[in-house]
Amino acid sequence: MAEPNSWEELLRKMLPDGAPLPDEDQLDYSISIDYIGPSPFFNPPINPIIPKTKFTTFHKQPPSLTPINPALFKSRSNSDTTNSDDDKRFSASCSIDTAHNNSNYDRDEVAYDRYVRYSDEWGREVKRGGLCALSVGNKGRECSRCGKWLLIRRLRCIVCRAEYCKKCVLKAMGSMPEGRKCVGCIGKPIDERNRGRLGKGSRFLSRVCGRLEVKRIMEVERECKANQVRPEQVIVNGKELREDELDELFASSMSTKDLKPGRYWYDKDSGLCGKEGEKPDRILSSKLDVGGKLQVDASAGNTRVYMNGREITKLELRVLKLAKVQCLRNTHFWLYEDGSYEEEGQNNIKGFIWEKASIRFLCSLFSLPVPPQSAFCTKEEPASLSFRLLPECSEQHRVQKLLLLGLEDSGTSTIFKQVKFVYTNKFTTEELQNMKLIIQSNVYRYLSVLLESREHLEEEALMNNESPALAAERSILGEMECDGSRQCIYSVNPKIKNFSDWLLDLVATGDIDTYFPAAAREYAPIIDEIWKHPAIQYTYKRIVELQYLPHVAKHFLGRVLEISSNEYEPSEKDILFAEGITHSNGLACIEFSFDDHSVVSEIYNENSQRPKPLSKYQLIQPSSKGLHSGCKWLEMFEGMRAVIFCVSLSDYDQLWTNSRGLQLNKMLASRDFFESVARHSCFDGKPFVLLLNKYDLFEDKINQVPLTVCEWFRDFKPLKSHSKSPSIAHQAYYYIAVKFKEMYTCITGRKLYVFQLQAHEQKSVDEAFRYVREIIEWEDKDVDIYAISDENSISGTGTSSSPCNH
Ligand SMILES: Nc1nc2c(ncn2[C@@H]2O[C@H](COP(=O)(O)OP(=O)(O)OP(=O)(O)O)[C@@H](O)[C@H]2O)c(=O)[nH]1
Ligand SMILES: [Mg+2]
Repeated sequence: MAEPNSWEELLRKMLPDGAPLPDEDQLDYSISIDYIGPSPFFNPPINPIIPKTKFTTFHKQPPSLTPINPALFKSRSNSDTTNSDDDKRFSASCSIDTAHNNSNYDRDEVAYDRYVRYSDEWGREVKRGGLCALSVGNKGRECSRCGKWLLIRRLRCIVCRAEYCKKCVLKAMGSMPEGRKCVGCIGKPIDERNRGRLGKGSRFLSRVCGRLEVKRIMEVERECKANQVRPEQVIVNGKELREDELDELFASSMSTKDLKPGRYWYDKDSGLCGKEGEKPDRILSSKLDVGGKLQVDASAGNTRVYMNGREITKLELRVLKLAKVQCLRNTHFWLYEDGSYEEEGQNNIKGFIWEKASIRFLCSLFSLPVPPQSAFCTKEEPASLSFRLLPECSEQHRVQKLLLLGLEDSGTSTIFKQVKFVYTNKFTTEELQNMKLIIQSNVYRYLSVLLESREHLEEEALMNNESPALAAERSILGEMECDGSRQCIYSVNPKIKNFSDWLLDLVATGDIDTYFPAAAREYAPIIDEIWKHPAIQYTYKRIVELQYLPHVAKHFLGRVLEISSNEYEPSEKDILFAEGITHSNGLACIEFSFDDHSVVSEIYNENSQRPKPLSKYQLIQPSSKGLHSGCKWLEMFEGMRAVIFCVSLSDYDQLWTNSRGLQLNKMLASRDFFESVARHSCFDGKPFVLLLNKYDLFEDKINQVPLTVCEWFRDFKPLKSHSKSPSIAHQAYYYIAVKFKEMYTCITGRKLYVFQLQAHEQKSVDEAFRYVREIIEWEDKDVDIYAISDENSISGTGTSSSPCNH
């Protein structure tokens, strides 16, 4: 329990000496405003460079409990378009600098990412509400009734947006028979910006009324007629609905909550429905007598394939093709509500579109609606069907699709497997058996890379004449040949040489699969001997130069006897490290949910009586192999809720060969791939989360290979290292994060979320996905919160200052 006066002490510490504390009345809600500080799970870094004088005008600008780095604001401020490059660098290095002057920081990198993000949220809030250094003036901060200066949240009328303080709210709003409306606004339609927030709890209200009263107010706010969508706000097939049409829509299949004002198309024959100019996003009952006639361009398709008179979208065409439905140009189909289809004028049902599980899966993957299985397995009367369609369809809508992308070896498979470990059931016996075989084969693949590299290194060393020191070392090891043939540290005995030749031949002819893993046990002893041989160990030491050898090779090669035995069962770590086990057909997909509610959502739903159902997430990971060859395939992933892009930090000095055989720096290749994804229209407005992976390797490497070897990072100038300054790795990490952030903002005008990851650590992956969840939740309620809390906020991005403007 907090001390009764602990808030005073806390504030006093933040104020300059002698500054007066504001009176308690003004402070009522300053600490419990909607959640905008860092997660309580993490200790936010204190920002020591914020001058205390920032808070001297406390009565007008209360202290922020989460100190803000002014540099971060500066770089995001709309008005600040004159920043020079130097300023940008300053803002980047400032965020590094200040974050690291806090000892908590080292313990918890994640905190800083959260900190930056929440600072953003706070910054935006501050900017909108005028709560801090970025005051936007006094407007909108007075109680509409008593004129009293309001420090923080007020309760806003959902119609006219007048704001009231705690003392006036009940006088101004009375018993709230239609929810949060001033008495004069009762009976009037709500301001549409508040629709998403209707009936959702408010912390402010719970301080003014009792729990039951809040519940009643929320119920009437949600259900009362005056707050519902009005018929003229819904346009179906180009025609405004009438009252009876809207009623029919509600009665047949839609819940009132589901329907938002807007323009829609509706196909009466199939029941497919979508927003005007977009693909179908739900299936309603067919034959509803609502709206006008379906137009050919209703969904803005450009495929020259028509379904019930509507030109379908590319995505629909793609799914039809995958379903092996013949779709030549200018084909006209009729699709009926049970999924049966025929070509126009042929009177011959050709099949049932949703019959196959694979099609249902593809539809769900590409966010196209499908009816529930029962709808076409048992032929029921349409009336009873329509009631059953919706719950399942809306269920499907609750699945949040997350697309996980990254260049080869960035770690996407590892992340995917971790998600499986952390959030779902473990692997089946059959899966484990397959993994065992893959792991056994991989060992031979790793060894062949080592043996081939050894040959090159031997050749090279002999040509360059081995140094006397190495030769001496070798003779101590007793490896110098007696026959006087030239040797070097990379030389092996004839037995190993013979095996090596045989294995490398198998690899070259592509016959390795015919031997391994079948013969794994038989050859295990010689593999073990080869792995332990000094020549191979010397070769392995040069792993940084061996392009095709992953670091995990050591984990398996060192245990080849164990791995090759019949009794071997892959451990969790083995599965995690094993390559090539997530994709059967180039795409891996997993559905999961978190086993708890996030702090954010709990606070947000504090007053709602029904517990919020657990959101489901679907993680979709296309194999990183071959992804980079053009990005046309990205169209398939329309409808994702968020994009998670993984970059390996340790790639900055690596070379990578693209599909045209050109070699380029791997970090640059990752950057270019990221850029193509960020620019893709499929992901417009979708949150992007950048996972900067392999921090462990990065930390090791950065002290040996300077970051500036990558041309994109040429201007990296780390602070001189002294005991209190952040490590080079930390500085470099933030530098890279800022580089990506700047690029992303430049392309999209939006904010990029960055998370530091070590995919080998389950905790790190768990935190990353909780972070993703919070971002989604924040974005979901972004509009709601700001719609309620401030006038200027709806269209603001809070990140609108693009580095391009500077
Ligand atoms: N040291 C270290 N290695 C990692 C980390 N994350 C992944 N790896 C390794 O990096 C290599 C590539 O990771 P994968 O999971 O195969 O990533 P990917 O190549 O993007 O995914 P695929 O396309 O399915 O192969 C593997 O050897 C992983 O074990 C990490 O945080 N630290
Ligand atoms: Mg891989």
